[in-house]
Amino acid sequence: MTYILAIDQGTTSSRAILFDADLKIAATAQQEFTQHFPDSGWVEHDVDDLWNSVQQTCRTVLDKQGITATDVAGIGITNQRETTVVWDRETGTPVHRAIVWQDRRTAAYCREMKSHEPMVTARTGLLMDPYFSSTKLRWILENVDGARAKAEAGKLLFGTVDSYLIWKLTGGQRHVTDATNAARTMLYNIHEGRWDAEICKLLNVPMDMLPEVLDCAADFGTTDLLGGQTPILGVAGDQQAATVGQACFGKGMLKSTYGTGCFALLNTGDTPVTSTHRLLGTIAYQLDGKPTYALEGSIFIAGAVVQWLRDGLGIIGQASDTQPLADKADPQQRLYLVPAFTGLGAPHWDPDARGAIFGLTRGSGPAEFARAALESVGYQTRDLLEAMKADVGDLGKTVLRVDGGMSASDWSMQFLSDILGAPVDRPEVLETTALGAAWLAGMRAGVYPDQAGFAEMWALEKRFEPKMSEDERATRYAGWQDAVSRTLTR
Ligand SMILES: Nc1ncnc2c1ncn2[C@@H]1O[C@H](COP(=O)(O)OP(=O)(O)O)[C@@H](O)[C@H]1O
Ligand SMILES: O=P(O)(O)OC[C@H](O)CO
Repeated sequence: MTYILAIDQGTTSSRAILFDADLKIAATAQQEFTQHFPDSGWVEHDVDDLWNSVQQTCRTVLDKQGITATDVAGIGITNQRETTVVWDRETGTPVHRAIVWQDRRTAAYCREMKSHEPMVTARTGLLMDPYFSSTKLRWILENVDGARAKAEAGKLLFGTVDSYLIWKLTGGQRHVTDATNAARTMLYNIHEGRWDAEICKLLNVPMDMLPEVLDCAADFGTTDLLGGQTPILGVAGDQQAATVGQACFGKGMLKSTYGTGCFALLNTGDTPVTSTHRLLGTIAYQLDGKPTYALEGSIFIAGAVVQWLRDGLGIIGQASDTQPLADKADPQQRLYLVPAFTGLGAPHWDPDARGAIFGLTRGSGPAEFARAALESVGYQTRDLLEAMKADVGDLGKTVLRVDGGMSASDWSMQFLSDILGAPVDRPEVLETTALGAAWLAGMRAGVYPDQAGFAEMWALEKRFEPKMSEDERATRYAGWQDAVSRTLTR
């Protein structure tokens, strides 16, 4: 039997998932690792934790299935995006912990550089925000003793997590990344498909630190991690891998992934769209040298609001308790919970906003809080889709494809459909991120079907249709917009 191994290096855990020749999951292994919060708004990962958890989960999943390297035709890698690693070219030692995408330490620098935003957006599709890799990389060069001098002498390498993992997996043979990860650095010109010399100069980033950029299905080198020589054949950032896994290959197709945060990507075909409504222009995937672009809306808190109900308020024991609780909520109460715990992402981009709850009465209790929490995810998605419509025009009959842990919640997906006034499709396979990475590698290995064949394999598990009246939808959404406007700081 032939297998493809998908490595999903996420924000809170690393997972290894074995897909069989029919693209079905055969075995999985997962390992969480420590989150470091050294200062307010700072988030770091120990780079060794990332590497060790990837090695261990890969070995475990092969053991579980009772197979060896000879059974694995290829490896696909998908990863938390933007998270920044800088390491020594000779020794491979990271010069600092990985600075995670959520980290806000460069907010002041981004404010200082705001006047350059139009140029940066026009070239990278991104905004001058601490979310992206470039200002994190600059921070390391400025703040780690000796780093700047070493970088200028060509002794340091930069990479997003995929790039670092490949460097380790290939024993330091390859310093590469794929176009989707490069597109999240704020150093990559997505129109011209190359690192942007002017932006690198502006941020004082030596260009020979940067990895070579390849297609998502390409030869990324071979690894002896599994005990033989296994080729690495597919790479994509996790939200782009989910877009691929959802087979959103046609212009106008749309997916939204509900994990810790929520990331909606609209396929815009072979033309990059520069958003005028604070969305991001990005690369959805790149095959045969040809990029396919996307508009992206990034929300930082989605499933995390459910974790807050559990860990912060203690009103639920587990995530699935939200559904029966929300069902009990008093329908007369209109609570709005704006989960701006770490500021607001798209389309507001207000790092200083903080969470708030509106509409409390003496009768408000855990049920109303649970309902407001689940609803907040639907409202935020509607904000993204409104911005997308403003950028590209009516989305027509586009159906939103959903995935990620929180999409398991029927209650949330029904409300999402209600507040969008549009159908929402949940596929049979919710592991779409790993599926996307596996397909990229397996297609390259000749084990899996081509794009059209893969798209035909997409299978619907459940369609949610809107049941809410137009009037109620309009009133509720107006209430949400009012609540958000009261949390914004600018
Ligand atoms: N039944 C459920 N109802 C509501 N939220 C859920 C449910 N199951 C999982 N979640 C939420 O989904 C998130 C986990 O999804 P996952 O895709 O594993 O996220 P990540 O990859 O970001 O860690 C958690 O934040 C959890 O609160
Ligand atoms: O690791 P996740 O699933 O929370 O995804 C993180 C995103 O890639 C951040 O842009």
